[in-house]
Amino acid sequence: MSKVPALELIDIHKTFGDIEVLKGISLKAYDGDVISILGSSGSGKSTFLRCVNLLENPTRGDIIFNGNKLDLIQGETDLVANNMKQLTQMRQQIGFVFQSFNLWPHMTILQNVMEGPLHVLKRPKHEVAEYAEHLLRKVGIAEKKDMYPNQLSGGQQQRVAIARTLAMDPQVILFDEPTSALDPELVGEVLGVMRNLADEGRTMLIVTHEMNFAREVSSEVVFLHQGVVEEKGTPDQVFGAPKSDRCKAFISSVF
Ligand SMILES: Nc1ncnc2c1ncn2[C@@H]1O[C@H](COP(=O)(O)OP(=O)(O)OP(=O)(O)O)[C@@H](O)[C@H]1O
Repeated sequence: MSKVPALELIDIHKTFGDIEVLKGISLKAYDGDVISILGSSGSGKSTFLRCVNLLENPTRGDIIFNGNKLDLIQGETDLVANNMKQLTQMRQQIGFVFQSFNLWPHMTILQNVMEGPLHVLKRPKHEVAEYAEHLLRKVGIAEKKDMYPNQLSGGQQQRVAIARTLAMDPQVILFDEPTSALDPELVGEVLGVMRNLADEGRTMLIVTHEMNFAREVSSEVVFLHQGVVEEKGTPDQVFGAPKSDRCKAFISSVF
């Protein structure tokens, strides 16, 4: 029996006004895959990632989660969810880590991590608190649990955001340039946490400009150029012997 991908995107297109930003991108992620999405600024990486769980509505294409096709219908300009229950369930199982952390400023670190499992999953408070503390230890930030986000550095806030995502026990985690908003000295601590998640066998799609990290951690690397997949393969193939000249030029410009 063939294995069903955890996530499959088929021929995703996205148009903003007159501009076609995604021109038919397909991708399959199996459980345990770590897929890095690379490309120069404006190539459509973030837009593609945001289409996965309909933070952006694709103009065309299919999204299949664990073999179940997301029910999409034609809206005014783009496809929209036809079944909010199905979309909500999918979003609960696909975590999203944003570049800008998006923590609740009026909640403590612990409350931020507890919010989803407590109010969305309706799990018992004592269980949720215990698990949240465990996750904060895991990302190395347990001692800050009673502080508020603005009392933490960017790197610490991003680690909290990762713990908050893990608290929902997602099957897949999407990372949209998780270190791009950080001062250079804080990037390593966040990449360290992500590296541990990859080592644990988490399924991750990562939009990143951190080339060394992508090379070391990914099972597959996808290089986008102007809304199409220009090159994809193992890190050794894409970084070591890219077939496309554009990918070659990109790689040599960043190393
Ligand atoms: N909401 C929007 N409305 C109009 N155009 C948009 C919108 N979001 C993105 N775009 C355009 O789509 C293109 C792709 O943007 P996207 O953010 O996906 O690129 P990216 O590869 O992630 O770039 P970067 O590495 O700079 O973040 C850009 O030209 C951008 O200006």
